[in-house]
Amino acid sequence: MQILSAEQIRTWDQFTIQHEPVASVDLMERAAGKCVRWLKEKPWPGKKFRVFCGKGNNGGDGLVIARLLLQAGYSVSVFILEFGKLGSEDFQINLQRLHELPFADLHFIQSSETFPVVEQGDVLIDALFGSGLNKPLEGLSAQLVQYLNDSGATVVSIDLPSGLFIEKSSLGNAVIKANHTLTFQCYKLCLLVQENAPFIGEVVVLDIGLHPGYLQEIVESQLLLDEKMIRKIFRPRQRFAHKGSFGHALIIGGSYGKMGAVVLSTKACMYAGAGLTTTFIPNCGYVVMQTSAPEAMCLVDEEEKHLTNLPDDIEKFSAIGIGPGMGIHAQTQHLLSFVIRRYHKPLVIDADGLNCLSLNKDWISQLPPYSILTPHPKEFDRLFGEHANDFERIQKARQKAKEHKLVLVLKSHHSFIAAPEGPCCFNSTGNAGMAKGGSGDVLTGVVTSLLAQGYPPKDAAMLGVYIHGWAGDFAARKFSMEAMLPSHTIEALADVFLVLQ
Ligand SMILES: NC(=O)C1=CN([C@@H]2O[C@H](COP(=O)(O)OP(=O)(O)OC[C@H]3O[C@@H](n4cnc5c(N)ncnc54)[C@H](O)[C@@H]3O)[C@@H](O)[C@H]2O)[C@@H](O)CC1
Ligand SMILES: [K+]
Repeated sequence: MQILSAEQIRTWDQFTIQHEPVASVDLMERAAGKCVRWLKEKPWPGKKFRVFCGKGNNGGDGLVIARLLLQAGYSVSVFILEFGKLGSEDFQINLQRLHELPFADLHFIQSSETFPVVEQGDVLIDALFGSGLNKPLEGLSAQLVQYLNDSGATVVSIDLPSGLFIEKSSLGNAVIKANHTLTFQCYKLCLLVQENAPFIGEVVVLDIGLHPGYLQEIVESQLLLDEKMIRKIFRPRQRFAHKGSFGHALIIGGSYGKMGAVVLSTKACMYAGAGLTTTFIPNCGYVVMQTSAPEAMCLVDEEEKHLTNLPDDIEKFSAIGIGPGMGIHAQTQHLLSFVIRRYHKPLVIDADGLNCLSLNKDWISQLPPYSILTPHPKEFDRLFGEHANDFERIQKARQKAKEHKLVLVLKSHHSFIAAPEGPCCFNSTGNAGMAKGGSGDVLTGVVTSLLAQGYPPKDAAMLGVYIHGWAGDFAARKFSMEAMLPSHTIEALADVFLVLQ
């Protein structure tokens, strides 16, 4: 699914109006109709709707929703936020239509004294501002947003939580805290970034039938990964394949007290289908590794507790994943620099591998092209400098991916993948049960495995991130988000592949 900018969404509306063709006010009727259908399917205990409208088209949607709910027999009150301007054309038409209904309970809010009493059981429909927001809310609008947020009532935002910018940070601004966001036609950037988690609640994308022809006209720049895209990347195993057909992965990691990380990566690498997996660990991890991952081959460092020296012949491995539990000992940093100089295929670097890299930033430009780096936001900031918000991080990831020819996976609820070429992607799988130590190690193993199997680096990152999250979703269904462990996610890769085949 494409992620469009505010400008593109406006143009798409206009394209639909011209090419379907459909009158703008009828398109509004259709959009609001979809919202009402969704609202009717939910068992709202109080069944009392309070619709808050601005005077643009988002407010127009609110007026249509109010009318349709009234006609369906619900108890509805409408509150229009007055800020001096005349409403948009479609707003005015729908205000008139609402006026024509008997029993329309309509109020205008002109000062904070006229804020209505809101009860906890009420359902608030937030149709104050949508994609037309052009500056942070202030004065009466900001006060109303604060008042509604404090009410404790359930909030359903239409298109976007009011006050939320689509493409830039809204941190520190007055923004509605929605329990549900019914957004039209496609995901928007603001609904994917971690920092907006307190505002957006459950996101439901409603198909309002915008004209598909528009999508053929635009250059894809960012996408939300979905199963259809993943199926195009995934290659089922050939019948006559042998273990040599699926590459030989090397996982480098571990240090005293952090051997579990490299065990998880190694197991994930095998579960994700690598033909052969070898692991390189400090000597103290030998028994642990051979016991917990008997299918993997194990090379050990002469040093007991941390990594120092690699064997010379690392070029023979089809892919190398480096970093899990590895520590940042000076000798281990040296080992990373050896790998960077000696290995010429893309690397997967995570965790302490990234921390070693951030202590030696000049190595970043020497990484083999198309290496895959998988930082979480803190690791990302250590590598590329402090960022004030997620939008800046996403922008920087795009820029650095191009500048250094890297695939950057910025890990988060919706992980973001930036590559030197082609559209960037957000992931759509995964859940809060994966926010546990060890999840990243599993991802490293999965991505290294796919790279070893011959997937191009960007495909390995997209497929890896998607199936890792998907496996996490299977694990959550089986064990609960609370109790699930990264090892369950590894085992649940089996469920993913059974569905994919
Ligand atoms: N035909 C269409 O264009 C459709 C539009 N739709 C709805 O229309 C919305 C976009 O409508 P609009 O472009 O009219 O924009 P909005 O309804 O989001 O808001 C625009 C109005 O608010 C004012 N405004 C913006 N920021 C403000 C601020 N910080 N403080 C005070 N006033 C502010 C603007 O001057 C304008 O009057 C979408 O979010 C969606 O809900 C849907 O009905 C689908 C069809
Ligand atoms: K809204």
